[in-house]
Amino acid sequence: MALQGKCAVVTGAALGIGRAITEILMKNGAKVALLDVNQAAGKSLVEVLDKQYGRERTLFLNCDVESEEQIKAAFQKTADTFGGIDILCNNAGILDEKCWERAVSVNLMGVIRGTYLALEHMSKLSGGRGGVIVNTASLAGLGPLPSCPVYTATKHGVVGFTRAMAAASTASGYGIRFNTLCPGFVQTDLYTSIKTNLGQFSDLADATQQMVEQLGVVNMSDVAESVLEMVTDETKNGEACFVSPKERKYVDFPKFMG
Ligand SMILES: NC(=O)C1=CN([C@@H]2O[C@H](COP(=O)(O)OP(=O)(O)OC[C@H]3O[C@@H](n4cnc5c(N)ncnc54)[C@H](O)[C@@H]3O)[C@@H](O)[C@H]2O)C=CC1
Ligand SMILES: CCCCCC(=O)/C=C/C=C\C/C=C\C/C=C\CCCC(=O)O
Repeated sequence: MALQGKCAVVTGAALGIGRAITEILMKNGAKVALLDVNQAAGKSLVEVLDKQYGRERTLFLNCDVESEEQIKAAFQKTADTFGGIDILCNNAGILDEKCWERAVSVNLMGVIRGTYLALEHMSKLSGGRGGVIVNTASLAGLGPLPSCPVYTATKHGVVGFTRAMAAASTASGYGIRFNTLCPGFVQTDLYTSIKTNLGQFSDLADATQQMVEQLGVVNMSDVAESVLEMVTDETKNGEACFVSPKERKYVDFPKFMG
């Protein structure tokens, strides 16, 4: 899929991984609606992008992925402004083992809310053009992070949900590909605030730091390139892309049928 003129939505776009996804999509020709709860950071990123690419290719929308109403309004505004939606990156996420219900609501339910509402604009069954949805999980979607059981559960949920949606899309003809991004540790605000968000698992902070030392820290550019590949490569559907400091590879899941 060539990105020139394509219309994308990125959640949690103002900072960190979402910002890097936004930048690489724009660099390759897409128009991007940036959805985030951090208005100051979102607007200041849009100013930077507008100087580089022109005002007509970006849109900042204050949107909390915990709110179905806000996501619905943001998708409608994007479609009205850009003329449809071809790409969705459900990326917004938090680490909070204390208020863990909120982590489930943002990380897992936010992805589900975003995906279901996007189908109304993207699915060929509802008059959309089809396209691609990339959901941000984590290496914690593929294996356990002992200091963060709920974070781990949400990310395993994102991987499973995305794979099931890919299969549903193929079976029913949505015309949408679904893939998951699974990076290891990346230097962002979420990463630097790990220690303060572990709740009852705070005693495992040192063990988590040892994991960081063992696994290393992933380059943001490798994370962004992985998303670009999953968006543009039409053969990628139902994939989970694992990104580590040493390699980038698609997960070989066990097969239970045929
Ligand atoms: N930093 C890391 O080591 C890794 C992060 N991830 C995942 O990547 C995604 C992005 O994380 P980072 O960039 O690291 O975090 P970050 O904290 O740097 O950025 C997250 C962005 O999402 C926004 N956001 C938070 N809650 C929101 C909500 N309810 N609605 C809309 N926007 C919201 C924030 O305002 C912020 O702009 C998350 O899903 C995270 O779980 C995955 C693997 C590794
Ligand atoms: C502490 C919270 C960090 C949150 C950011 C994030 O998602 C980072 C995760 C990075 C890696 C750790 C996750 C899970 C570990 C799973 C498997 C380890 C693989 C070890 C092995 O099999 O060799």
